[in-house]
Amino acid sequence: MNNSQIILKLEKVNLYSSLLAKGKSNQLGYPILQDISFQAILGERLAIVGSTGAGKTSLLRLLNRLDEPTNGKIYFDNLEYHQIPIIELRKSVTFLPQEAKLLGMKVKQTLAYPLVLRGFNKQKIRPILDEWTEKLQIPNDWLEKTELQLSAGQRQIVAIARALLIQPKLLLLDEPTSALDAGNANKLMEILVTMSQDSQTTILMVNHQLTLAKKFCTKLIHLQQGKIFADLAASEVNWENLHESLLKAAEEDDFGF
Ligand SMILES: Nc1ncnc2c1ncn2[C@@H]1O[C@H](COP(=O)(O)OP(=O)(O)OP(=O)(O)O)[C@@H](O)[C@H]1O
Repeated sequence: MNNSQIILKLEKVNLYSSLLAKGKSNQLGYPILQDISFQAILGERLAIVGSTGAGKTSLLRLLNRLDEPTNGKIYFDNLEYHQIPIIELRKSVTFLPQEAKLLGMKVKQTLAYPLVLRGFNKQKIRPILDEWTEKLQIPNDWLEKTELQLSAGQRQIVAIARALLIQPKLLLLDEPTSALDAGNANKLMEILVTMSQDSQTTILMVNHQLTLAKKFCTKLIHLQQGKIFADLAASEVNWENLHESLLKAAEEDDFGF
């Protein structure tokens, strides 16, 4: 594949709230995302930042087709999303939500599950599980546990491992470090950078922690009230100004309380 191949492209995408009410109303509700256009090339790492309610999760949900845009177009690997059977799209695009569930399975089974779905046999699954449990330093004694026996941070590490081990073409991560300590969060950033370089995975990560976003990204998308406020190469970002701008937006969201 050509290194500068565009893997993801959004053209004037809008999302209105009525769409989320499962067609109960034909009227447009309030805008959640407006006029969103950007693209990502193979192996690129995009940090999506913005204050609370800016539309970051809504954007990731559209990219995994959990919601449909009200209008505008999304292309994956040059095909319009609607042309791709959802089952095919899900093989290439993995979404890790903020609070991932381990489906009531033991850790061992939850890690193997996406590989079983892809038709891998036990012999093929074993070395992949060994590789990723080692990379994410998942101890053997977690493997027999269920999610109820894990802490929030441990659960997040397992959910991350499950998303990474299939090495999707496009990986969508919604605040993957929210329950991790600083050491694990930094380690994850290193793993993501290596993974995108080695296997050309394109990664979009929502993260409120700018120090982590800075370590991770090659490109930054700053959302503000559902619109793209900035779309910049990482080298062009003034991280101090960005920090100030996000603080100011958060203060304005306090409604004076
Ligand atoms: N199912 C829904 N129905 C209607 N409105 C929604 C729905 N989900 C989100 N919204 C609205 O869309 C806007 C964007 O929400 P979203 O969760 O995408 O923000 P976010 O940037 O991810 O915020 P946070 O940083 O708090 O996670 C908010 O105003 C929210 O109230």
